[in-house]
Amino acid sequence: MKLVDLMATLQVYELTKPIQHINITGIEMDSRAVEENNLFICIDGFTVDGHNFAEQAVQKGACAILAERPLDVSVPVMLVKDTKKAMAVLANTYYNQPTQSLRLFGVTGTNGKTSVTYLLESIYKTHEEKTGLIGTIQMKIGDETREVKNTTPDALALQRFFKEMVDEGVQTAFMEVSSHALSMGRTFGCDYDIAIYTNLSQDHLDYHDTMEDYLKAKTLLFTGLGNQYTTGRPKFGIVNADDHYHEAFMNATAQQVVTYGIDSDADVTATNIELSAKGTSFVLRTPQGSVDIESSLIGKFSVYNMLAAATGAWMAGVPLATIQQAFHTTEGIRGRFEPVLAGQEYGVIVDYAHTPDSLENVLTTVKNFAEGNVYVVVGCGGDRDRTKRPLMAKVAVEYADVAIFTSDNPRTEQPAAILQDMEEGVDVGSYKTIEDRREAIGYAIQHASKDDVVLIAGKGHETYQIVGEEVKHFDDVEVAREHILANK
Ligand SMILES: CC(=O)N[C@H]1[C@@H](OP(=O)(O)OP(=O)(O)OC[C@H]2O[C@@H](n3ccc(=O)[nH]c3=O)[C@H](O)[C@@H]2O)O[C@H](CO)[C@@H](O)[C@@H]1O[C@H](C)C(=O)N[C@@H](C)C(=O)N[C@H](CCC(=O)O)C(=O)O
Ligand SMILES: Nc1ncnc2c1ncn2[C@@H]1O[C@H](COP(=O)(O)OP(=O)(O)OP(=O)(O)O)[C@@H](O)[C@H]1O
Ligand SMILES: N[C@H](CCC[C@H](N)C(=O)O)C(=O)O
Ligand SMILES: [Mg+2]
Repeated sequence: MKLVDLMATLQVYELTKPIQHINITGIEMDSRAVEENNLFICIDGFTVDGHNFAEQAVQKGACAILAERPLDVSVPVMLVKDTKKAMAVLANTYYNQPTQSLRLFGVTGTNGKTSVTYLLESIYKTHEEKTGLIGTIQMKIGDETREVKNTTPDALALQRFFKEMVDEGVQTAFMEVSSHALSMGRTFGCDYDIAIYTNLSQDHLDYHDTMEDYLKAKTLLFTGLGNQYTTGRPKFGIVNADDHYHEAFMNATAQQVVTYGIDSDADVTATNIELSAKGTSFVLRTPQGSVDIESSLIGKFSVYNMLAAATGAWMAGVPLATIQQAFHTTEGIRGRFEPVLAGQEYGVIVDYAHTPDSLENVLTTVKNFAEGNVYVVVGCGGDRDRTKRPLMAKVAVEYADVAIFTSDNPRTEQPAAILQDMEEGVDVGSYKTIEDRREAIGYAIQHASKDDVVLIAGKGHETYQIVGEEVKHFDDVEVAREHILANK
């Protein structure tokens, strides 16, 4: 592509050399991945400053540089105020605005994003459409999967993947939109058709200064719906009317917003809800009619997730009967209330609850169905919101009969210091601390007897533990299974 054509979409305030003759073969933000005739974008990151790698990028073949400050290199340097924002614009142009060729669902909220995107995927698969998915566990085109580093990738990776989706014939895509991505501008250029909001509760107060800032970042998804058609398809929002903050999302867009809820007077509701240890049933009521839903998903929070997905799909034109059929056959998602079954007489569940609210939801659900004692094994991530630690500890002690505090991903923090933060939320003697996660899981399993339930929370699908800079293999399901078998 001609660099001048690409740059026509961006306001540049200084250009050191002419660029008319330059054709680029790609855009890169990582000097290590630069190839011949790439445009290199310098990002001043949280860890290092990409401007310091401009020379290395030129050595590897970069033919032009986009930067925030002057650089002494042999190729043209174009200066902009904010390279992160510029990267989103350029990526979108370079990959030919891929999201305009897709029906794109964006899902935001503190909890339930992954769950809702998988439910939407199962609805659209039942509807026989080719689907794409981007989120915490993986990225997908149809059934082909790709590993991810972030819940919402950077703008380059994102638009590149959307372009692949379009090339592969994907019609509808589902994307988790994190508050980090919204506030860092990773998603500028995404042309959403449907924005879904699940809920907001405390998390990420290491990154966002206050809950208000966190809320503001989340509402950007709805602002991003714009106020006109760009795809020729109608755009709309879906919000959880039972959530305290839903009006902020309704007010953030000029588009129509449809509500779902259980306790409020919403457009789409669930009534006659029956929750059991085997699954959930309810009547899904819409202004266009009702259907009976039977699902193997567990807990009231799963009803909310099904309502969010159903409302979005129904508004987008999927028949209620298709939604009913999809929910009937949807299986659980990896690491989300996932049972570990190894022939034992007690229950073991692995779940990704890593916020006070999700831990409370999941423990309430377990408590409702457990005939014996409830054990919880839980820790908190390092280099993340410190203020949620005592709150998670409090929830664990309040709802479980036996609370065992352990390490999650300590990252660069001392595991003992994280545990101390947790312990500050509870009385001495109301919990047990076992720093080593394998031992902590072992302790709970050794002590569990018939009809008890052991909940292993916080890491869900993760198959690693991050200690310092090291990423070690660790899988809660695998470790739990080993202990169950060893204790038989
Ligand atoms: C705090 C944060 O968001 N960091 C993200 C950021 O990393 P960073 O700023 O540290 O990058 P950096 O290492 O300083 O590098 C700066 C620049 O120098 C370049 N570089 C670097 C080294 C080199 O040799 N050459 C070179 O060119 C890098 O490619 C980059 O362009 O940019 C990276 C690339 O896009 C992200 O992967 C990374 O996410 C890290 C892994 C992360 O943990 N992020 C979390 C906080 C996050 O974003 N979480 C949300 C989900 C939250 C939720 O679901 O609840 C998410 O969407 O994932
Ligand atoms: N609607 C919900 N409300 C509250 N808690 C939920 C809800 N859905 C799921 N949970 C709980 O939150 C955990 C994480 O769910 P999920 O992975 O769907 O959320 P997420 O928003 O994608 O999280 P992340 O921010 O890490 O990407 C689940 O394992 C469950 O314990
Ligand atoms: N997307 C969340 C995941 C947290 C998972 C938990 N296991 C942790 O490491 O804190 C985050 O990056 O904050
Ligand atoms: Mg997720």
